[in-house]
Amino acid sequence: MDKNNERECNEDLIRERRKCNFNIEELTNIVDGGKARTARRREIQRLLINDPEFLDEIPQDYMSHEDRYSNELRKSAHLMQKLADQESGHDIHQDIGALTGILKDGNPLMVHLSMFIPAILGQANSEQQEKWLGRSLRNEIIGTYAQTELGHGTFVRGLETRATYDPTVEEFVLHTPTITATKWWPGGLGKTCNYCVVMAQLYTQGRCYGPHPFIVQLRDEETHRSLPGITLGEIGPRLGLNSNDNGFLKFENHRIPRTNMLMKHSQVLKDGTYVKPLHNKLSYGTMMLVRVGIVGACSRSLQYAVTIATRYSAVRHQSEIVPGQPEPQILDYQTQQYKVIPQIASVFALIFSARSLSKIQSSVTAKLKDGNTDLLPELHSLSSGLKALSSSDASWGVEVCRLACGGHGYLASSNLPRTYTGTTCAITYEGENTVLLLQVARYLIKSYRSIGKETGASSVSYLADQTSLASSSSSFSNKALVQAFKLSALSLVAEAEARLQKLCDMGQEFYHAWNYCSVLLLKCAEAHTRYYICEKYEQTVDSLKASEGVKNVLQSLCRLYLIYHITLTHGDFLKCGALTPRNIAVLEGEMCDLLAVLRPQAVSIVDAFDIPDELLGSTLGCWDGNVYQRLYDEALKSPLNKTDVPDAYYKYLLPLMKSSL
Ligand SMILES: CCCCC/C=C\C/C=C\C/C=C\C=C\C(=O)SCCNC(=O)CCNC(=O)[C@H](O)C(C)(C)COP(=O)(O)OP(=O)(O)OC[C@H]1O[C@@H](n2cnc3c(N)ncnc32)[C@H](O)[C@@H]1OP(=O)(O)O
Ligand SMILES: Cc1cc2nc3c(=O)[nH]c(=O)nc-3n(C[C@H](O)[C@H](O)[C@H](O)COP(=O)(O)OP(=O)(O)OC[C@H]3O[C@@H](n4cnc5c(N)ncnc54)[C@H](O)[C@@H]3O)c2cc1C
Repeated sequence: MDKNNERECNEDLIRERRKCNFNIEELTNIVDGGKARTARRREIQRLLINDPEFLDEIPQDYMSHEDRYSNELRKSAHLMQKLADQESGHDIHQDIGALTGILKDGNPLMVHLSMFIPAILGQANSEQQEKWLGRSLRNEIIGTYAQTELGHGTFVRGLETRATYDPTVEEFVLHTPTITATKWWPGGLGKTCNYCVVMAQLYTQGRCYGPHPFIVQLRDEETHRSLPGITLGEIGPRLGLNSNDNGFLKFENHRIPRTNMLMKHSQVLKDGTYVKPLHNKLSYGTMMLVRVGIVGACSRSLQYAVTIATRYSAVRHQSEIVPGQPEPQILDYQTQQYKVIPQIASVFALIFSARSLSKIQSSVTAKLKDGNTDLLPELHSLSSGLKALSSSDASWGVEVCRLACGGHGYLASSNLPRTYTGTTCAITYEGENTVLLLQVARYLIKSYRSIGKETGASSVSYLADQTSLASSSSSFSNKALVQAFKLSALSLVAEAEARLQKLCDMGQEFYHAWNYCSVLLLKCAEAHTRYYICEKYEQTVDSLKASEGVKNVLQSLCRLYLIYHITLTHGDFLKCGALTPRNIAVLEGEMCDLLAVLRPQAVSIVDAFDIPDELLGSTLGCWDGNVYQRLYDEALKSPLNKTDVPDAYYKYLLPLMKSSL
C-alpha cells in the first residue's frame, strides 16, 4: 500500500492524519529502540512480506487440524531458512519482534528458537555447546523445552520424571514412572522436534538433587521415527495457537550418556559425585530469560490490537452525539476513547519496562559470568512481576480492543480473536501469573524484613523509606503521581507484613499465615510492579531527547497511564493517604481532558507503530481504512459460499422440514 497515495484512503483517516502534530518517524524510532533498529526491522519485514511463500492458499480458519500444522511448518521452515541466509552478525533473538504476524497462531519452531537454543546457551558447558549449539542454530536438529508434566506445571520441584545415574556405564536412565509424569505441553514436541531439553529429577548415589536439564534425542535423525523407549504425540486442539504441535512425551527406561546432562552450573562426575551449582536456582535460568522476552512480546501484541481498534474507531460511524446531526466517528465518544487510548499508553509503558528489564538482565548475566549471583533474586522478582503484569495488561487490552470494535471485532478476519488467544496464553505459560506474583511478594516481604541490610537490590530500596508513609503530596506532577504509586506499594507491603506477623504471633505456622494473606500479598506484588512500570515510564519520557511534538505526546500518554491506573485501584491510594477523595476526583476529570487532547493524535500514534497491513492481517485495521469492502471480500472466502445450497441442507434440513408433512 502506498502510504503517500491519499486517493485510495478512507476520508476519515485522511482527516485524522492531517491533524498529526508530531514527527511520526521519530516516534517509530523510539518504539523500535533507535533508527538502526527501525531500519533493520523494515528490512526483515520487507523480505518477508514480498515473499509469496508466506501466503496461505486459503485462510487458516478453513483448514483442517493437520493442514494448519503442515502449512505453518512449511512457512516456519522457510522463515528459518531465510533468516539463516541473511548476512551473519545479527542476533536472531533481536529480530524476533520483526517477525510478529508473519506466522499465525503458534508456529512449531517457536520453542526451538525461544527456549531450546537459549537453554543450550544458558545451561550447557562449552564442550556441550560445541556439540549442540551450532547444529541447533543451523537447524540440523530441532528441539523444544520439556518441563511441564500432566501432574505438575507450576511446582517444578514436584516434577516426577527421573534421570537416574548409572556409573557402571556412565549413563542416565530417563523414566516416566506414572501417568502424571508424562511431559505435556511443550511446543513442537508432538511431531516436529527430534531433540529436547528435558527437566528431570536427578538421582545419583542414592540421592535426589532436584530438577536438572538434560538434552535428549527423541527421533532418528534420518527417518524422524521416535527412538525406542520414547512415546511421543500431540495433545489436541487448544483455545488458540492451533498451528503448533504441543506434545506429550513418555520415557521407558531410556538411556542417555552422562554428558547429556547440561553441566554449565552443576555436574555429575563419572563416579556419580554431584557437584552443586553456585546458586541452586540457576537451572531455572531458561524460564527467567523467556519471561524477560515475554514483556516485549506482549507490548507487540497490544500494538497490533490497538492499531486495529484505533483505525477502525476512526472509520466507523454510529448513532449520534448531537441529536439529528450526522453519525459521528465512534472515536468521538469519550467512552470509546477510554477503551482505546489507555491501551496506546500501555504499549509505551510495556516497551520502556521491557527495555529496563533487559538492561538489568544483561548486567546480572555479566555478573554471573564472574560467579556473582547476588542480584539473581532481584532479576527473578522483576522478571516474574513484569511477565505477569505485561501479559495480563496486554490480554485485557487486546480484549478491550476487540470489544471496541463491536460485532466485527468478533470476526476472525479482524485478527482480534487470534491476537487475544495468542496473548492470553502468556498469562499461563512460563509461570502462571498468580504463582509468579506470589514469588514477587515473597521477595518483597523478605526485603521489607531486612531493611537496613545492604543488598544492592534497587527495585526494593524504597521499602526502607518509612517516612514517606505519612506524607501525602499536594502536587500533581508526574513525579508526584509516581510517588503516590510508591506510597501505595509500600503501605500494602507494610500491611501484609504486619498481618503475617500478627498471625504468626497468634501461633500460626508461617506457611499457613502466608496462604491466609495471599490475596493481599498478590496486591502487594501488583502494586510494586506497577510502581516499577510507572517509574520507568516517567523517567524515560522525562529524560528523552526528542522534538517538542513527540515529547508532548509521550508526556500526555505517560500522564494518562498514571492517572488511569490510579483510578483503577483508587482504594489503595485512599487507604494509605497518598491521595484524598478530592484528589481522585480532580484526576478523574483530568483523565477525560487527556483523552480529548490525545484523541486527534490517536491514529498517527498507532501509525507510528508502523505495522505493515500484510502483518497486521486485519480487515478492520488496514492502513487505508477500506473496512467494509475487505469484510465482504473475506466473507466470500467461506467454503460455505462455494454453493448456494449446501449438501447439509439435503441431508438434514430438508428431512426435518418435510417430516411433518
Ligand atoms: C528469547 C525471546 C523470547 C520471546 C518470548 C516470546 C514468546 C514466548 C515463547 C515461548 C513460550 C512458549 C512456551 C512456554 C514454555 C513454558 O511454559 S516452559 C515451563 C515454564 N514453567 C514455569 O515457569 C514453572 C513456574 N514455576 C517456577 O518457576 C518455580 O516452581 C517457582 C519459582 C514458582 C518456585 O520454585 P521452587 O523451586 O519451588 O522455589 P521456592 O518457591 O521454594 O523458592 C525458593 C527460593 O528460590 C527463589 N527462586 C525461585 N526461582 C528462582 C529463579 N528463577 N532465580 C532465582 N531465584 C529463584 C525464590 O525466590 C526463593 O527464594 P528465597 O528462599 O525466598 O530467598
Ligand atoms: C500455550 C502453552 C504453551 C506451553 N508451552 C510449554 C512448553 O513449551 N514447555 C513446557 O514445559 N511447558 C509449556 N506449557 C506449560 C505451562 O508452563 C504450564 O501450563 C504453566 O506453567 C502452569 O502450570 P499448570 O498448567 O500446572 O497450572 P497449575 O499450577 O495447575 O495452575 C492451576 C491453578 O492453580 C493455581 N496455583 C498453582 N500453584 C499455586 C500456588 N503455589 N499458589 C497459589 N496458586 C497456585 C494457579 O494460580 C492456577 O490458578 C505451555 C502452556 C501453554 C498454555
